[in-house]
Amino acid sequence: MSEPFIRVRELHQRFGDNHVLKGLNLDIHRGETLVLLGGSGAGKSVLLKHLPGLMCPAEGTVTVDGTEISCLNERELGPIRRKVGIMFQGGALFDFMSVGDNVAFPLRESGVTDEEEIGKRVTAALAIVKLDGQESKMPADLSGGMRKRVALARAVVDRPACVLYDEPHAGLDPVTADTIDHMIKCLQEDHGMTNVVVTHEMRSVFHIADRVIFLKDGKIHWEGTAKELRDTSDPELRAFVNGDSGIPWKTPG
Ligand SMILES: Nc1ncnc2c1ncn2[C@@H]1O[C@H](COP(=O)(O)OP(=O)(O)OP(=O)(O)O)[C@@H](O)[C@H]1O
Repeated sequence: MSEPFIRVRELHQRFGDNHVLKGLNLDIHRGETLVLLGGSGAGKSVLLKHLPGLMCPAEGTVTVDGTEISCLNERELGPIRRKVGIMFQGGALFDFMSVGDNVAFPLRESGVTDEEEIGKRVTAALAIVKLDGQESKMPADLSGGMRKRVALARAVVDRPACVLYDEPHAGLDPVTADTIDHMIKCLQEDHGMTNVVVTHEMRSVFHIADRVIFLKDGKIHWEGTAKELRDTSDPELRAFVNGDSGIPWKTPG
């Protein structure tokens, strides 16, 4: 098998006494859609933030496309951030900027100055998320689903090899969430991107995941395909998949 695009080795992260990641190992392969599951506070977002170097490991290494990034400074991380785009939880758009300027932001940050080139790439990114011609709108004028799509356009405008999604379905109605899933799959199948998705939406997991990992106690507790997850006999995973807290329900009426 070819070298993984991202390799995580013996990753530890602590916040005071809170030892969140405890020697986690993970390979992310080129062109796959990997879904990260785990209970609240399991460390999914913390793991995601290590992948483009937004967080520095307490111990261990993260290697992206052959470059060990754990000890790089902000300037050295520039080329890595162009390879790994991130769609933040909640979208994190700049409310004072138009849609076009929000999507163009990573290009300008990475030093692209040719406005014609920026315009073309913003148009292409908005076309991928089916928001053609919306450049001049302001974020406040958009629905929650449209804001998420703008955030996705911003994550892919610099044509990264890999996109990280932190709860892309949070706060969306089921139909809009399904639209986001189609876009995630389109980026993989039509644009060859690697996707890493943190989500609690089990319906989405079964639609998009080539591989699923379940985080627990700071490590990978389980790994398999979406089908293996559906068929698992692991009681904790079954409860997670079925959204079953174990507290019995009274039958209504
Ligand atoms: N910058 C930080 N400073 C201190 N503690 C942090 C920081 N970031 C995360 N934590 C802690 O690390 C733990 C894991 O947080 P994380 O956000 O990764 O959880 P998660 O698995 O994404 O949870 P959820 O599904 O609820 O979003 C939590 O206990 C959180 O309080």
